[in-house]
Amino acid sequence: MNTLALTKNTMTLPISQDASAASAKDQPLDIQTIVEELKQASQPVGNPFLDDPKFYTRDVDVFYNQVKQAIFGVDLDIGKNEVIAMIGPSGCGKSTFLRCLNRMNDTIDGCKVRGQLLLDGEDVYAKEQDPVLLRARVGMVFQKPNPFPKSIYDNVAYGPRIHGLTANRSELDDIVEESLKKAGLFNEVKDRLQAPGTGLSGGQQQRLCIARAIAVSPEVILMDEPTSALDPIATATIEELIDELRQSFTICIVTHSMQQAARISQRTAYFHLGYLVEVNETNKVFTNPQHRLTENYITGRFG
Ligand SMILES: Nc1ncnc2c1ncn2[C@@H]1O[C@H](COP(=O)(O)OP(=O)(O)OP(=O)(O)O)[C@@H](O)[C@H]1O
Repeated sequence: MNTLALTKNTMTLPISQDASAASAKDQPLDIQTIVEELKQASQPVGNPFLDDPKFYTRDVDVFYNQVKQAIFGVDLDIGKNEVIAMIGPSGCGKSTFLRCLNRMNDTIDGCKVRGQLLLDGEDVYAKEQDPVLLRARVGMVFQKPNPFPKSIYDNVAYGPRIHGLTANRSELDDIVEESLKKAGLFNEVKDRLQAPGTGLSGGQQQRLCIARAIAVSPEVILMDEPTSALDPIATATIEELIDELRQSFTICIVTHSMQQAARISQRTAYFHLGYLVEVNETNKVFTNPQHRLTENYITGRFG
């Protein structure tokens, strides 16, 4: 039997619970019991709903190839100008859920999304919704920096060009400069804008990808483990940048680093086996998690 030992370590987390709750938490649980419990919970623990959210998602299910259900009935609001971190054990569906938000799952054969997803009240999956325009509003930065095999300038200019956002070269120059500045890269590359983007360091390439996403003036930026391929210094630079970008954008970030989630996000959503288990203000999730699965994950007992 695949047993997850769910024991409580009060040495590492200041959690206030009565003795009976604590002893219930000490019971080891098998996966089937956990799944039954998650199925029965009608909504996540904590605070998944917001007034006037940027994204409103209800009862979201995702299937791969009609057989594998990766996301089960997720209800989650994402606020304006917030950084929300999505955490959870490998395979729990964080990336799958993230990709629902800008229909990147449409690009995966056999992937089907069900449920209600609204961006500023507008149905993301409506027939008349153009996924290319949607992805300009909801940009994405991936785990591995993926600059185009083009110059630094052309990487950033690409989106504004295909969306016809500028009337002339001077306007395009301004967007490229402004986007590189917002991504904290301009000073490092201003004398070599025609050099290949792929010639930059990993951290610089990731900031170039962020500049490319910013150049089309998105409203939301989705980040799927954006620093996992970077060293600690490049990671710190990106984390500072995320904090600045929050002034202008909503940011949803999938991360395996709980320290990172704690440093940069205002709210944290904990996923487990495809269910959204808990969502709350980040400091609450990390100091006083309400669900034992969250607690066990953040104290390192599984994941
Ligand atoms: N293209 C695909 N086809 C079939 N199954 C998939 C596909 N992509 C993901 N899955 C499955 O869906 C589930 C959720 O995967 P997902 O990548 O969203 O999880 P995750 O929490 O982001 O994982 P990780 O932290 O390891 O990146 C997993 O069981 C995974 O094997």
